[in-house]
Amino acid sequence: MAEPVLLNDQPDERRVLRRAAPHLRPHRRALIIALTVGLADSAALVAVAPLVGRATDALLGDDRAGLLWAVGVLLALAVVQLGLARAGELLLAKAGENVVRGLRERCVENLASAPLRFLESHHTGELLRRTTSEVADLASFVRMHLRNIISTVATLVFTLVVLFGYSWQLALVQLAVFVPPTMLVMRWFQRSAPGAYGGKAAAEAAVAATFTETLVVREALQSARGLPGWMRRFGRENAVAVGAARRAIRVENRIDLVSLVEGMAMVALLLVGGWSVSRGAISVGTVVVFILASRNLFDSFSEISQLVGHVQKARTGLARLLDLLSATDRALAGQEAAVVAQRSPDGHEVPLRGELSCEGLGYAYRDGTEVLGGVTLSFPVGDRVGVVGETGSGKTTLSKLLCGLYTPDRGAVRFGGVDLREISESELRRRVVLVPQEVRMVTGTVADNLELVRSAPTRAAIERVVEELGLDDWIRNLGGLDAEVGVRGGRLSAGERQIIGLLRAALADPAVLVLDEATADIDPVTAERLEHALDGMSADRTLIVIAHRPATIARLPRVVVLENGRVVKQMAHAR
Ligand SMILES: Nc1ncnc2c1ncn2[C@@H]1O[C@H](COP(=O)(O)OP(=O)(O)OP(=O)(O)O)[C@@H](O)[C@H]1O
Repeated sequence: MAEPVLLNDQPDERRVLRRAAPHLRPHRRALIIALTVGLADSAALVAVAPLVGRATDALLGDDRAGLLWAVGVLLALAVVQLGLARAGELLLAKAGENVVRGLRERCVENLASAPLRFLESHHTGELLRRTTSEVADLASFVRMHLRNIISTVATLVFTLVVLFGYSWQLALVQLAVFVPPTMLVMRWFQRSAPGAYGGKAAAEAAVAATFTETLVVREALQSARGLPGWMRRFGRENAVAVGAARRAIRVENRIDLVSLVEGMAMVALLLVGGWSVSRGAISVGTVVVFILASRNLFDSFSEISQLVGHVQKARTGLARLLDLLSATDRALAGQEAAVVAQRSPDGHEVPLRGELSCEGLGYAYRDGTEVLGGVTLSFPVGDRVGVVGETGSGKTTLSKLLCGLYTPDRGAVRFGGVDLREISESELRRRVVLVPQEVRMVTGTVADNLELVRSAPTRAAIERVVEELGLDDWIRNLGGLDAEVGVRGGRLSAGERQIIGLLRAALADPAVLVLDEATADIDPVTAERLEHALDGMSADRTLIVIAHRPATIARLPRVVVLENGRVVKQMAHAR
């Protein structure tokens, strides 16, 4: 069987920024402007120490003009720096938010068009966490920490330039005492950080997935009294998540050791600086510059050590997000690879109406266990067929293959002679549509739910189809097309949701309509009326109906019987 594309629990975090580059490219200009303003802001901040040093020396040397000049420039610098800081913050936040917004939209777009098998192979909670929490973490990183990183790194570089410019000997002493132990602490942190943060994100995703499933199966849990067992499972996952969070905190605490190193470096500076002044090698002003600039240096390092944690968290989130995007891209590419054939100059034309057929169709969800074993069927234009069989005989799997929602492991499904794999998703949905038993709805109005069909119908088209299906009264009783349907259609009954599903199918007006228990929850009289109306709307439409209800099957001229994934009988009903 073809393995579905799967998400990686702890995706590779190497070169994550390079992999994110395509998402940053559209915002290049805004990012460059924001970064330039941020750099100017840091330069203004670093310039304070030399100016204070200059003022100190002017004061000690009784140089009034020099003192006034230094104080005047300091004041002007303070105003300019304030303006640059505000502007940098706003520009970077705006550019960053746009990047995050772009990523968010790509996620939704990719998930909306991802192949069914990809979605079925993952917990909704896991997908949800990657597209919501992970993006939210990234957004807060951009808003709160990205600017700090840029200004901190720039301040560090500018400070080093100033220190070496004043006294390279003193600068070297200070760096020798401060940098190696700080780097050791950072490396100690870095060694365990990816595992700690990756493990935390994966554990939280597992909790989110179980939480979503709790809501899905809550009624079964209540009625079957399975809650204690379920809570034990949830408790185990929760314990893993708490353990992972504690480990992340322990790893994060390692970087606090940097403040001890700072104290040592300051002591060394005062000893060597005082000794140099007493020998007349440097001025008191230079020591003042060092003391002030060292604060910048330590603050930058301490800021970096704090930020390393946030950077690591953002790296993990970004890696998981990019993993989702690349997995959905790969899943989509796998689905669309064959579509290229359709676009080639001698490519096939896909007719709007045509025969649907399958030949030697085989499919397995798991290796070695075929649930369909060589199904060959054909459905000429206008055919009306019922598909019956015991529970688990493969009817739903067949319907998903016939609609191109699954790709066959062997054999092929063709529409108008063209392999479904060679037809683009949007073209295919104009021709073959599946109406499942459980109709998925969005929160909003009846009209919002009907407008989801690919052709995005106008209000007039919706009203026409409602009338053709004889559903005017039904819609009126519901409160009209603008009536709210509740959260994911929760205010409608299962049968009412199925009527919405049938309305969508009628609006899509495909050549082939596959109804998989699509009227099972509607009362028999209404179901028959709707099926009849749907049937009558388009005489050349092929209708394939999977149903357990005998009355639904009885009015179809032909019946296919499936047993253990094979066609065992095809018969015509006497008319
Ligand atoms: N997502 C899945 N992963 C693994 N196995 C699956 C999956 N969906 C269905 N199956 C298995 O495939 C077989 C056929 O299932 P299918 O849903 O096609 O049967 P069906 O005839 O439609 O059943 P029903 O009448 O209950 O709807 C069953 O044995 C089922 O357990």
